[in-house]
Amino acid sequence: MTGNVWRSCLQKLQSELSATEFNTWIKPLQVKETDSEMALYAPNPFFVDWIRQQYLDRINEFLIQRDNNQQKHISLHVGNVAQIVNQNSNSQAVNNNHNAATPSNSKPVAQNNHINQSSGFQQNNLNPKFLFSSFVEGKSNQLARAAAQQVVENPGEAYNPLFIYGGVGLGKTHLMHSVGNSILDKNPNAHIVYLHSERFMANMVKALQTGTMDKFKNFYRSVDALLIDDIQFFANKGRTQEEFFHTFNNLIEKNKQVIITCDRFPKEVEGLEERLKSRFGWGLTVAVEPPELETRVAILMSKAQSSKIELPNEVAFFIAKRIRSNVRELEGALKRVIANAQFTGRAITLDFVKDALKDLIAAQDKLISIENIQKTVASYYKIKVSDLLSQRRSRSIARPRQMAMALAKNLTNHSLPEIGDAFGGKDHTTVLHACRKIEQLKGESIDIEEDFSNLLRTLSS
Ligand SMILES: Nc1ncnc2c1ncn2[C@@H]1O[C@H](COP(=O)(O)OP(=O)(O)OP(=O)(O)O)[C@@H](O)[C@H]1O
Repeated sequence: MTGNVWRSCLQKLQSELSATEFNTWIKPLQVKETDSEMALYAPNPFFVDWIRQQYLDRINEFLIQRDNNQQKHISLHVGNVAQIVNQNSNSQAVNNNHNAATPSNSKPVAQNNHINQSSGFQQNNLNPKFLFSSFVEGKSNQLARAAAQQVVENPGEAYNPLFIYGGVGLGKTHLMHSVGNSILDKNPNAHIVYLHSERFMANMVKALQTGTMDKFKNFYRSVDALLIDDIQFFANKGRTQEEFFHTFNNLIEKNKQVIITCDRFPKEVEGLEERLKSRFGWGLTVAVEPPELETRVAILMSKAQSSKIELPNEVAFFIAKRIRSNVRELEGALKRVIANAQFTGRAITLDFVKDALKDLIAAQDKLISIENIQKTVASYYKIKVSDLLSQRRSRSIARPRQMAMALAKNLTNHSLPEIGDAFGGKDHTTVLHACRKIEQLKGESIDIEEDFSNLLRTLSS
């Protein structure tokens, strides 16, 4: 019977929790189940505490109901099942009086040596502008930001590794640097290394060529925090993955913080070894999504303010409504407006901005047309575009059609009747129903939420 009870418990939790909550906290749990006991393994002490506080009662209740009061004993542990089998001492039973908020070791403040000059592997420094204070929070990045802040509180212990994924230009690098900068603020002696994954590879190749692999290994294994960007570039680079695997293990074993960014969920990166994918899941994996309108406006306002530019509300809304793909594009649009205004000496009015951004807006509109959405959705669900436009009502067609309609409403400026027309002459109430249905399903089903995010990412990139 091993595993059955947990499986039905999972179903119950999935039906009760939001997809994000379920994916973040429940899915990563590993379980060892016997007739009398259910041992849950979480990646770190914070996770254990969180599960204990937020979900343990619910899981207990479920077991009581399910087993007619023949309750299994639940225990919570840090680690993963395979590891625990070998290293029993690592585990922490739930009754242990463990204080999760262990402060990080404070080291004497000395010279800031986060660039190791003597190693020969001098890295890109942290960008001092990428700070938590300049990062605008919204629904789309809330979880990632909260996790990043937790890492600052307890580097190497809170979430290790912290894996941040999402489409281009959505703030992953900004968040990663914010962590590095904040750790350095608290402990200027910390040895933090930020680098792009391609740089890691280039450094390794150079070390191989010059016979300095020992130096290379020592350098990366001696850091307090390794921040490595865009790990998708490791795909199909076997030797680099091998080297990174050992560096990663070495750092995690020593409770040194690792932060990784990637343009997609680790399991979706083709050409990345399974052992790396599985290790990435030991810590916390969080997504950054494209920001919603309000956040885009707030980002524009914040960037304008830091450039000491007054941006009228209607202008900020106009830009945010038209540039939806990512924050980098949004920033680019604002920079263009500011440069044009300074160059021509004109005030930043709505008409001025419409003119200054006309090419950019035309390019965006062309990029995300209803037709493009239909093609992308049809290919994602492996159906034909003509199915989407048809009157067929079977679930395998109707659901993708609703998804495509909802995306068209989200990503284009077309009205409901225009969208209805583009789907083979459907009524605008059908489009409205589709948008509401997808919104509702996103909260109820992980699959729909993932489909929506994947499609959004594909269409926005
Ligand atoms: N929430 C935010 N608040 C303020 N600025 C943001 C936010 N998100 C992104 N930015 C800004 O947008 C730009 C792009 O962000 P960043 O480089 O972190 O994206 P990324 O997700 O790492 O993209 P890529 O995958 O291309 O590396 C940066 O200038 C960053 O400061």
